[in-house]
Amino acid sequence: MARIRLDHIRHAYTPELARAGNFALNNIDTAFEDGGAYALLGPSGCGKTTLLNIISGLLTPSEGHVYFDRTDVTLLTPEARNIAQVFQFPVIYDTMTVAENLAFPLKNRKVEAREIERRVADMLKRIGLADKAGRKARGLTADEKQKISLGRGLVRSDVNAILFDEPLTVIDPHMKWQLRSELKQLHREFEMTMVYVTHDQTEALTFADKVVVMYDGEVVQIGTPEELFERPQHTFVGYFIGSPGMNVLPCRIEGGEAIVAGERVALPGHSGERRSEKTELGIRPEFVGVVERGQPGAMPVTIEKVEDIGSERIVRARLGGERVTAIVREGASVPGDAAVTFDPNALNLYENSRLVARSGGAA
Ligand SMILES: Nc1ncnc2c1ncn2[C@@H]1O[C@H](COP(=O)(O)OP(=O)(O)OP(=O)(O)O)[C@@H](O)[C@H]1O
Repeated sequence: MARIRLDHIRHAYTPELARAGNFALNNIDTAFEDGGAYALLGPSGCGKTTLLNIISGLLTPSEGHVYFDRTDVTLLTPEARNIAQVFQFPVIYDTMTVAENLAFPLKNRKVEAREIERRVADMLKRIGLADKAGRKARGLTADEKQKISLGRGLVRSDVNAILFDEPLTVIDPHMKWQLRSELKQLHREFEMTMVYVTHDQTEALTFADKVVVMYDGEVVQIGTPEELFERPQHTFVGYFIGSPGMNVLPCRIEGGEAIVAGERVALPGHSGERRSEKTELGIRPEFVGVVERGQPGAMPVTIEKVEDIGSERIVRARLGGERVTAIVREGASVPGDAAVTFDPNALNLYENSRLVARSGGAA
């Protein structure tokens, strides 16, 4: 397995797009450590597939270099990069049996027959197709075919990395969970470098040790699921991770206080003024309290909606012109004349969407 380094990558799909400054990827400068399990997470169109294809060699970037360990692979073909890939839709040989499909990449690498047999038998069990080993792939369901694709990606142990592009899209929801656990298990056992593209937050957070959040052609944060939740470095991360996402409230800063919809919110540990084109205060709904009006520091709101979600309630309110969401315990009362409080230890301050200060510690 290898460490993958992306060195100042930019990519535009055509020279015209490049001239117009329209880059699908903009200055990606990051590394995937050897043996790490990474998820590339972000909304449709943010550049996840483009980045994956640049790692695999299906695309050559307009600018920058790709390294596998110390080797510059930017101009190498996918074959020469020695990686395994699993795509959204099954890529298998219909006329071969399930077992032959799994054995194929090993035979190509001239692995010894007994070793092939052992690995294929192991993989058949892991993907739950042991009872169909001798069946031709043609007659199988889409679900089963995709399991073969996964198996073919995972069966080799000599690859530099395994790349997955939304591989569970065609898998039924129950099986999704099982296969995800299996992937995680395989990663623990063999410590393969895995890069997994998804736009599904749950999938990313359960699969990966580190999540690479992409937005508009850039990597906006790389972190563990906890780091992304507790210290979103970009307003998009706050909004995208967590359900419901972080409240992001336009504000201005005066004398160590944020003025949000005309209300003053003290910013502990923060003094003075800040000036940027766009200043915003971020607070997760978990840290917004809903109280009676008149309490010290409470800001009057209009309640728009209260949703029960099992053990908690989501309160959607309006603070002046701004929408504020709070999560409160099930059974907690929501007063008619309500106000909200912000936990002073859970405030994040953003300038031009980037975190510049947080009350719980350093940005
Ligand atoms: N072949 C292409 N020619 C021109 N533009 C493209 C091409 N492929 C992708 N793009 C553009 O590049 C940007 C990034 O696309 P990409 O497919 O990498 O995003 P993504 O995050 O993988 O999205 P999705 O989750 O929908 O697959 C988008 O604006 C897309 O329209």
